[in-house]
Order: sequence, then C-alpha cells, then structure tokens
Amino acid sequence: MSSNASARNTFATPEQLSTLSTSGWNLISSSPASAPLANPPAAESEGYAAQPPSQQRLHRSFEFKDFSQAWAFMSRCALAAEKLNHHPEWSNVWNKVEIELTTHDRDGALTGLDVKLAERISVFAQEGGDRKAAAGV
Ligand SMILES: C[C@H](O)[C@H](O)[C@H]1CNC2=NC(N)=NC(=O)C2=N1
Repeated sequence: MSSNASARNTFATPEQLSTLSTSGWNLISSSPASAPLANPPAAESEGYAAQPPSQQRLHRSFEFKDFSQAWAFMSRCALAAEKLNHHPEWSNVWNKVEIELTTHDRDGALTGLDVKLAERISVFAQEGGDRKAAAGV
C-alpha cells in the first residue's frame, strides 16, 4: 500500500492536530449527521477506529503582499495536492487565501493526508510571505 493510501486510512491523531493548531490551523468539528455514515467505516483490522470521529475540518486563513504572491503560494499548494492526490477546498480574493482540509473519501474525517498536506501548506506560507504567520496570528 502506498504511503498516501495508508495515510488516507489513518485518522489524524490529537497530537498531530495540536501541533497544527500551534502553527495557525483551526480545527472545525461538527457532530455527524444523525443518519448512519454512507460508507460504514472499515473494520478496526484495517486501522480504523471503532467509531469514526465527528465530521472534522482544518481551516486556515492566509494574507500575502498582493495577488501575485498569493497565486504563487496557491500554485505550490496545488502541486503538493496533486502529488498527494489529496485536494484542498479553498478560495482566493486578491491577496487573501482561505483553505479548508478534510478527507472526502472518509466521510469528512481528518486523516494522515490532511496532516501531510497541512504541513506542506504551512511551509509554503512561511516561505511565501504569509503575513498572518509572520504576525503570529
Ligand atoms: C477518487 C478520489 O477523488 C481521489 O482518491 C482523491 C482526490 N482528492 C481528494 N481530496 C480530498 N480532500 N479528499 C479525498 O477523499 C480525495 N480523494
């Protein structure tokens, strides 16, 4: 199993989420819909917890000098997403970028792929001149 495939099959750990929150990522949790999950989670033998975590997302806002710097940042994120086959939900208004991460194939749980992509995005933000990271907000 490729490392990406195995990362998609493991839920993000509280420690990983805590580390991401110190670098500006916000954890958004919503209680799962009352209806049973569309695809019941795989058995524990495949590395799934007995019950999937509630619907979870990672969110972070970015602000750059101008559109050009924002677009350069988004370009690096896009290449990383393609390499991981794991893609953000994002928006851009001039110099601002909003990114949300979750794993659609795991009914909106946060998995190792969300962690991997968030870590890469954090590096690109730091290197790309994100003013929120610089300001420590
Ligand atoms: C077939 C499926 O779309 C692919 O395996 C990938 C594409 N990119 C993806 N991105 C995200 N965020 N979640 C996914 O489950 C996902 N699946």
